[in-house]
Amino acid sequence: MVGELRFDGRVVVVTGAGAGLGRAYALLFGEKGASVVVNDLGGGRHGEGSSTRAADVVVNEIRSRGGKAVADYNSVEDGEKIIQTALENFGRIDVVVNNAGILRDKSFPRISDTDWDLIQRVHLKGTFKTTQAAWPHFKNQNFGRIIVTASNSGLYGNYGQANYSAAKMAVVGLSNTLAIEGQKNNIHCNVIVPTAASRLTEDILPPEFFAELKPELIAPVVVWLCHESCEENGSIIESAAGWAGKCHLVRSQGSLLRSKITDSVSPENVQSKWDKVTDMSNAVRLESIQEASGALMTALEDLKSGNQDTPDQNTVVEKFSFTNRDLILYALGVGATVESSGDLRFLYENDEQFAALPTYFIIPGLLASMGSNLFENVVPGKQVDLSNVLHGEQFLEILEPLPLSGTVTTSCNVVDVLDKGSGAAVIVNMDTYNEAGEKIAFQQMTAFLVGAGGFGGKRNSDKAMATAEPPSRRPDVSVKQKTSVDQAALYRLSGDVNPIHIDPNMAALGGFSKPILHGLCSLGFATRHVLNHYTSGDPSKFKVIKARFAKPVIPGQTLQTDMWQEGARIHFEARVVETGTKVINGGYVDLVDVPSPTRNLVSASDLVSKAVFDAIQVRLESNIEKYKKINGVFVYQITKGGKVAATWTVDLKNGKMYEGDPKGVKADTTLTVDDQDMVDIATGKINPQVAFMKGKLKVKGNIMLTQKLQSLMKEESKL
Ligand SMILES: CCCCCCC[C@@H](O)CC(=O)SCCNC(=O)CCNC(=O)[C@H](O)C(C)(C)COP(=O)(O)OP(=O)(O)OC[C@H]1O[C@@H](n2cnc3c(N)ncnc32)[C@H](O)[C@@H]1OP(=O)(O)O
Repeated sequence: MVGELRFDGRVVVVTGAGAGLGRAYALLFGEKGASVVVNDLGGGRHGEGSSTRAADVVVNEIRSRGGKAVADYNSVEDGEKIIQTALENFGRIDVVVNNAGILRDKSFPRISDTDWDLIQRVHLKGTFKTTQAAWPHFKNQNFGRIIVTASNSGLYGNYGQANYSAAKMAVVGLSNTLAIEGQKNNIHCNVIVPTAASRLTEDILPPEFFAELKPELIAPVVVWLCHESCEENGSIIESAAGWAGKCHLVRSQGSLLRSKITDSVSPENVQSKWDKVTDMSNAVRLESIQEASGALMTALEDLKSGNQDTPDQNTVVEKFSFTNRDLILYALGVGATVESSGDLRFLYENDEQFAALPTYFIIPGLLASMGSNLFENVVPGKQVDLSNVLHGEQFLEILEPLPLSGTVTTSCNVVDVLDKGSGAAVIVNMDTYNEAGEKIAFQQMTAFLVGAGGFGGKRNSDKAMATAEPPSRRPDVSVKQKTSVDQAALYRLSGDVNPIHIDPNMAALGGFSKPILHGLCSLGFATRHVLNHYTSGDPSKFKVIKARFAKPVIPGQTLQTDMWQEGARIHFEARVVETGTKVINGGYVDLVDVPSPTRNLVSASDLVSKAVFDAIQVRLESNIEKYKKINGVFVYQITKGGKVAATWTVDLKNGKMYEGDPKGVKADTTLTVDDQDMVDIATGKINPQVAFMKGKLKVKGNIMLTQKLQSLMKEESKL
């Protein structure tokens, strides 16, 4: 329970405190121990007349509850007199709540000078005068809290209130600067935007709504903002009906209206950029005038140096909406199957761990770029159509948790065009944002425009995300999966309807004997193989993927993903089993929080276990059929000196190895390792995998396994 917020010893001025919000503020401050100056001119809602009654009634109310209060009947235009009342009666001033206000509502053409001036004087000048009179005292005592009252009528405008809206937005500007000037002296200034039932609103709001808008429900927000423990400063806080929220100005990403510093800007340039200027999908909140002008300076610097990341015609921004169903359809398109326990979460929306395959988030950018004229004119004089655009390379980095449905926005920029001789490689960077405007993914796609090379451009780019060669050893793991002859027909339903993947005539135009599989489809297969093997299918462990599409795949061919683990990086390549052709090269997936077995297994028995795991896995998992038949789970014990040193489970089906038995399963294999072997393994003299394979580590166990292992050993000894 938080301690009570008290104001003992503090002196608070509340202007316009004779009724409504002001009265509620004054009563609550009084209840919390503050000495309150209850200011009220006693005028009517339109500022006419004056009486002492309103302020007196509230003062009596505070005193009758045991609080301290005095009345003040001055106009806020004489704010110094109000502050004087505080000083004379209580000897100090700590808090000023500028609440007093009147209305002179008229449609704009009917506002007279008097209506205009009166409203500005009471709201704007009154706030200025009262606050300024308190300021030196705040400064001297190094403490002050100011509340300025604005209105949604100012923030958004309201028919018939032009004079009032203007004054209410003016006090927001006043507060913004007071917050900056006061900060170093612990003087905080915040704006309250109340919607309350009061004299000002009683015939404006519908009666049932009016009844819920009790000033008492807003007073706690104001009182909190004025407490010494409240750090808020320079904020606009809206409150009503027992609710409060913070408002802020935001600015769109905007757009440069010219390409070079030497260009002028025409109204037509502005018109052509208007969608971008006013696109609020990636709007940002700026904290200060320095930030606002800083962004402009950067734009100017980019113009000067010709460093525009986003040459005009090479930028596209697109929204993309999707549902659970789209995620499932995609997963099916990249070979997910209910037969694999790791895949169920990608296929069933009621699965507790239902999730998106991370590579799904490549699609919004792909579709945005394919549906645009992004590639037009990137290579001067070269005609680009879908039959000669091949997917060359792909990089994706996940930055935030991925949504399961909704709308994302992706901006695509051509960042380089390379002359690769046989074709042009167009490098496109893409940022994808969620509905809250957070960047959830960055990706880089390289499109290979066949036949568009030879234009005399550069060959390499420092903007290209590099592929990575796998280690020179044999793959740690290989997984094979046959694609269906209808794989492309299924995958295209996720959005990439490029006809070269289904229409034999279009494929022929591109020089292919048959329609080819989407590059992203093969990449999806490889991604699943990596996730299933190294994270039990947990996509939250996925951080980055990069790969090059080296050769086309024909639907129906069998894909084999070869994998090598190096710490948290999983290198991979893919080949077509039937032809032996490498179709993806230089691939890697970076995982988060995945321990490297080589880094973390330190004891000799761990090393033996790792050796067994690798040996079984490399040999058996490359053939899914085989390990399914033997159920995929091995439990074995390592004995030394006749005693069980460790029990390990190798669960190939789920790609896991762990110490101990799975419940109710007995060890079916025993490895006998003598003490000297243990020492040699621990000190690195013996490579346990080699020792195991060569039969130096003795295996006793069930026949099926030992037969398999024996044949493996035989195979290994031939190498
Ligand atoms: C933003 C939108 C994204 C694109 C939209 C995609 C829409 C989809 O519907 C389309 C698809 O999915 S197409 C299917 C997937 N892709 C493929 O099948 C392409 C397979 N790759 C190939 O056939 C050849 O590598 C090939 C043909 C690409 C190149 O082979 P060659 O012409 O024989 O070139 P080569 O002699 O090997 O090398 C010449 C230079 O090019 C570089 N290079 C090679 N392959 C590349 C590739 N895949 N990506 C990028 N660069 C590549 C080489 O490195 C070499 O350059 P350098 O000498 O400077 O190293």
